[in-house]
Amino acid sequence: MSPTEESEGVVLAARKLGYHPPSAPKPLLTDVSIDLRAGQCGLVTGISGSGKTTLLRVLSGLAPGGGETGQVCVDGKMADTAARRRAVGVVFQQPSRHFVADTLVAEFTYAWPPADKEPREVRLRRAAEVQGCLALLGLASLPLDAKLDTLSGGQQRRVAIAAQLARQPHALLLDEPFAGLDWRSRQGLLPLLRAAARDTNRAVLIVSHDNEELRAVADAEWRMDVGGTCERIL
Ligand SMILES: Nc1ncnc2c1ncn2[C@@H]1O[C@H](COP(=O)(O)OP(=O)(O)OP(=O)(O)O)[C@@H](O)[C@H]1O
Repeated sequence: MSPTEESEGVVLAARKLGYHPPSAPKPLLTDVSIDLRAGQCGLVTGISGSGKTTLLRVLSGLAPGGGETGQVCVDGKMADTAARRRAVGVVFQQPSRHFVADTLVAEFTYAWPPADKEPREVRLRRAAEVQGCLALLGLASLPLDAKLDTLSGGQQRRVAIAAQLARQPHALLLDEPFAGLDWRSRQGLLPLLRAAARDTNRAVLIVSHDNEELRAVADAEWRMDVGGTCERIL
């Protein structure tokens, strides 16, 4: 395969990515290369402290500035931090901390323009997209005025994933999506993670210290080592 064919269809790529913020004595990432195509689900595993969350922060453009080497590409083009913030959605380990509203409907609509400031058909399309994301995550039966702090941990995580998908990112990054969930919730979430990639044709990247259950949905897997290097193992 030529380099062009190789990178065709790649939604999210890190190429020899390094990251050394001024606050750290040593680089947190030194040599990370990964790539994911549309519809693919990738898994990055590694022990605690190996730099998995840092990798998601850098890929999503949310890492404190400076100290970056290598490249991040979205849809085959080099993406600066602003482009990454637009194109990449991320759900961190404790998603409820990142909710911006108190009810389900407010969480999905807080950034919408006022109803009298956009055409009705645009608003209806927007609402249909949100319904689609809620349905994809198995949340269609939740009342729209449900208080987010009354939902279970598993429901909150699914709301956070649906809210990110509703932003229509090209890639979705998930940090320890099973954290704090019991076996039943984990088993329920697994096919939804796969659907979030395949049914929406996005690239989904999951980081976790544990690959046992998540490997079932992974099309590719990388292992990170302390020092921020990364090796493809699947
Ligand atoms: N801005 C920063 N400045 C200095 N050190 C940092 C910074 N961010 C993270 N670190 C350190 O970098 C290392 C990697 O952290 P990171 O959270 O990325 O690891 P992780 O693999 O996600 O760990 P865990 O599985 O426990 O969540 C840790 O030792 C952490 O303390």
